[in-house]
Amino acid sequence: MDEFDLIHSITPWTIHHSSVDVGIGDDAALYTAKHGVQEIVCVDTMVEDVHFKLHYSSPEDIGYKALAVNISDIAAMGGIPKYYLVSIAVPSKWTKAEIKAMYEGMNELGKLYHMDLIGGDTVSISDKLVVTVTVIGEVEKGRACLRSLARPNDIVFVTGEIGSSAAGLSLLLEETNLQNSSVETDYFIHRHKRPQPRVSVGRLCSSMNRAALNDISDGLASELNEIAEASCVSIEIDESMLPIHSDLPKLHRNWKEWALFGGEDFELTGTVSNDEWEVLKQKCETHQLPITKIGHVREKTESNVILKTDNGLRILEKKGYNHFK
Ligand SMILES: Nc1ncnc2c1ncn2[C@@H]1O[C@H](COP(=O)(O)OP(=O)(O)O)[C@@H](O)[C@H]1O
Ligand SMILES: Cc1ncc(C[n+]2csc(CCOP(=O)(O)OP(=O)(O)O)c2C)c(N)n1
Ligand SMILES: [Mg+2]
Ligand SMILES: [Mg+2]
Ligand SMILES: [Mg+2]
Repeated sequence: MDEFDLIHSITPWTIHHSSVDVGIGDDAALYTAKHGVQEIVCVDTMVEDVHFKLHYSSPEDIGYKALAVNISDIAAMGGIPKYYLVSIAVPSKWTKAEIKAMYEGMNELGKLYHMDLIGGDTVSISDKLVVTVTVIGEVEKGRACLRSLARPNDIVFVTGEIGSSAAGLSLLLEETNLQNSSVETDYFIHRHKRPQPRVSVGRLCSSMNRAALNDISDGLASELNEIAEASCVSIEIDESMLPIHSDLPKLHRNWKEWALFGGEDFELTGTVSNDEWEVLKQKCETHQLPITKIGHVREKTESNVILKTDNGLRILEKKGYNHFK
């Protein structure tokens, strides 16, 4: 395979934004930024055997998810994703067709959001595939949904359902043996491989007077701890209010651990004022975007996040996925 030939073959033919002045082909990309707008930039890396395994993820799946997790971080700021750059470190066993298929997976998702691929980097690596995606987006000035914007008495919410991605991963890694054959396992596996970033909910949140947001990559408990820390508040959530798929409890008796600490749901969790909660909920309903109230923000106490259960209160530590633990 020839590096330059590969780059030529993944160069998009069309652009969605006329603001792209120079895309792939020069030393750097150039785009014209607007007044009254804040640029948002984020980068996340996916590594073979850390974030996915080749025996169950197709090149398209890997590409799709590498872009999705970054769009999710833009969504968690309340922004609109616009451009992306892709850096790949590829083992020699990969064919050009497989690499192109990975870009197809990215393109499948990128085109839904009218995103332009504007650059990247290609290197060889001895063993495992590494994919790093940078996404650039924008948000109206002053409207970003920062983690530091939660205030006492706010409502705490989460979009979609949680725990399904961890269930899917457990099925893929064959850690969960299915006892109940009525469960549609493909659904959970799909949730793990093809998370849907919640850009629309992020945009609705950015139109509120004040909203804090975080996307669920490391797990609900971890993300709520980050909001509580950044906002100097405490958060109390109710176990019985957590939105889960009705089949989740059939998969494993420890399904609550998946919901709280599993991660990779790429749903949004956040807070809005009590007054604005009904407005946000209504807007989400109108657009058929699932959102659920799960608790309240409190004045800061010694515990950042508390879970109300049938057996009393439990402190939710910042435990979840951690690369070095
Ligand atoms: N190696 C690094 N160098 C500089 N900044 C980093 C590095 N790793 C993470 N960060 C920054 O730390 C913050 C938290 O990172 P991370 O937990 O990966 O966020 P997220 O879960 O939203 O992807 C982000 O602002 C990110 O940009
Ligand atoms: C083979 C495999 N093992 C374990 C996991 C679980 N896992 C890997 S990374 C991760 C957390 C999210 O990834 P990270 O790189 O921390 O994303 P960020 O928080 O930066 O968005 C989880 C739950 C997985 N997806 N695949
Ligand atoms: Mg990250
Ligand atoms: Mg994030
Ligand atoms: Mg992330």
